[in-house]
Amino acid sequence: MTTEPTEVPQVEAKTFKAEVQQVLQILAHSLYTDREIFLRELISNASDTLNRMQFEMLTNRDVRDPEAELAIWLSADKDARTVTITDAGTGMTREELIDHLGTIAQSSARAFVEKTKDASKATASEMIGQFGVGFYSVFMVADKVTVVSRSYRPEAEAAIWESTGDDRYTIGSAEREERGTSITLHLKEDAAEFANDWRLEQIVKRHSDFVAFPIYSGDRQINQRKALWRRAPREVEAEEYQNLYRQLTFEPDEPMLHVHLSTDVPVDLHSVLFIPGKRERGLIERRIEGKVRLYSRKVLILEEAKDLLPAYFRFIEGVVDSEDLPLNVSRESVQSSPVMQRIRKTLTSRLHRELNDLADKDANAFKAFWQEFGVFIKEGIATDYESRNELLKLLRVQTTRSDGELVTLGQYKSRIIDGQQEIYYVLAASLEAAATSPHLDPFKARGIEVVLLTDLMDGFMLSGLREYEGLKLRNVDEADLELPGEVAAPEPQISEAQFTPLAERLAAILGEKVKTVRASKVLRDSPARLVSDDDMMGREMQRIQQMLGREADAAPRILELNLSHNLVAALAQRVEADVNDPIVTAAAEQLYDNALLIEGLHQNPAAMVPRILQLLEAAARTQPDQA
Ligand SMILES: Nc1ncnc2c1ncn2[C@@H]1O[C@H](COP(=O)(O)OP(=O)(O)OP(=O)(O)O)[C@@H](O)[C@H]1O
Repeated sequence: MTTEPTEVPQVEAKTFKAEVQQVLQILAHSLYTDREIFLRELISNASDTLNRMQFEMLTNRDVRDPEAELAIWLSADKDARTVTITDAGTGMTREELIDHLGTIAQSSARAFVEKTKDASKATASEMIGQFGVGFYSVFMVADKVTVVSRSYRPEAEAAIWESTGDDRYTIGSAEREERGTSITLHLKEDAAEFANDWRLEQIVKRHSDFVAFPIYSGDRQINQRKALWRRAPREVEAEEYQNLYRQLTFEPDEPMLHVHLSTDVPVDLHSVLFIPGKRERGLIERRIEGKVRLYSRKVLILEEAKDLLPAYFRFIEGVVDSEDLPLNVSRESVQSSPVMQRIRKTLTSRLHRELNDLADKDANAFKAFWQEFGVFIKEGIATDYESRNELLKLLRVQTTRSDGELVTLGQYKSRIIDGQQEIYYVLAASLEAAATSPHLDPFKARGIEVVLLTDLMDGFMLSGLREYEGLKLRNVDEADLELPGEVAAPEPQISEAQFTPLAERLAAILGEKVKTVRASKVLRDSPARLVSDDDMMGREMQRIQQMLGREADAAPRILELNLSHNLVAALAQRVEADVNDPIVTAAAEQLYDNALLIEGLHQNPAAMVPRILQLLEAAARTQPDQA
């Protein structure tokens, strides 16, 4: 009987632990999106082992190849359809290969398997980052993997580990002189694209560009290496920030502002954040999670990290890197991780401070910021209770006295009149419309400043902003405002007795649209206004609905008429002469529509045209001397 010659070096077959088998099964057969991240995982492992090697050599020079460059080498062979990644790290002995590549933490494996059961659509990048099954991700793209390694310990022998990703692997002795590890992936047919140097470089640029050790393709280094955000801010040139901004955003323009933060306490946190030059279109409406990349130990964890910043800062771009985050930080666990909370707090308050500094030091630059991103600050005022005071310092508004400039509520407060205890605002369709609002009559007469709010977001902001430094915010259209300061009431042109039939007639014409018609105590220059005695909150939400063009029936309001106004007096005379006078009907409807127009709530202005024509015709018929 002939015996097969024993393989040299001697090879031993082993079976993976059950939990590894399950994970492999899933990786090899279920994950098809984002497969390129296998390279990120291998580079991350290589970078870890290089870190360990570097550390070891601080105290121990009795290692294999003490002069070897601490680096990573990639090579692709198109014809053989292989990719090899080599590092000069600690390497692994035969036993270490068995320990590290033959097992997997049971809890991780179980969680991974559970997760894939109900998340068939989850991307590989989400799944793998999450459960620390890094190395095994090679089986997404390879049907055979060969690991040849030699430990840094001088007496250790080289070893080879090999698996086809089913339930077994082999382990044996190998020929290898240098310290470190080479992992060769024999790619599946449908993963042939990865056997391409250019493709590998592209993946490195995307996921591992800032790994601290050089990554070579041939003899060319393909990663940036020194993460800019880990350098001291004073050492970084303005141009380097711009380059980073361009690399992150693909925007050709310069950012408006960058914030570089690099600390070790209370969390290890290195971050460069950018305020873009312009607001991306549609960003207000889109509920994107955020545009900040999250690195842990210089390895990209999430491209669009959620919860690193409050939602209203979703226009901020940049990078956050922390040694304190575990590499397997996941979308779900990010939010709850205490480190994450601390990072978020540090970043948020730093941004508030930078923006307040900008406002103090460079009014023009802040104005430009406000024009692009003020709307997000308003959203923040509505939604971030904790930061409201900080955000309120950033709030800028126009007022009846600001002459087109932007002022703070602090400036408003410094100009309030004697006895004034509230901040008054008018909600209008535009600044021009606000200026013609009849609600402003009593304020003009008393010299009280009124804040002009014309953004859709303003209504939303008010839902969270009821008070500023002890001053309540009040809508000028409230029915029974008690205003400070005395002014003489204008002389009425008609008596109570003349007014009553007019009021009754207008109430009949407008029907359900109005609650009542009454004489105004405050109007001076305008003939009429609509006031409300409803709950303010409800009205503002309703206003938002209406401005968005949604069906939201306006709650009936009170129509107030100015008895000292020529138009009201003339209408009273017409009612006296003929209760059904068509001019009165048209005028009543037009007065009501005017109020909606000014507030930006009119749903169909074109429908007014026939009525306006009717009124014009009537006016044209009157002789000039009668007018
Ligand atoms: N290139 C390498 N050199 C030395 N040891 C390695 C190398 N690659 C992997 N290892 C060892 O194998 C272990 C398992 O690697 P794997 O990627 O599966 O998980 P991990 O790195 O521990 O976790 P994670 O994937 O979350 O980073 C590592 O902890 C390390 O000890």
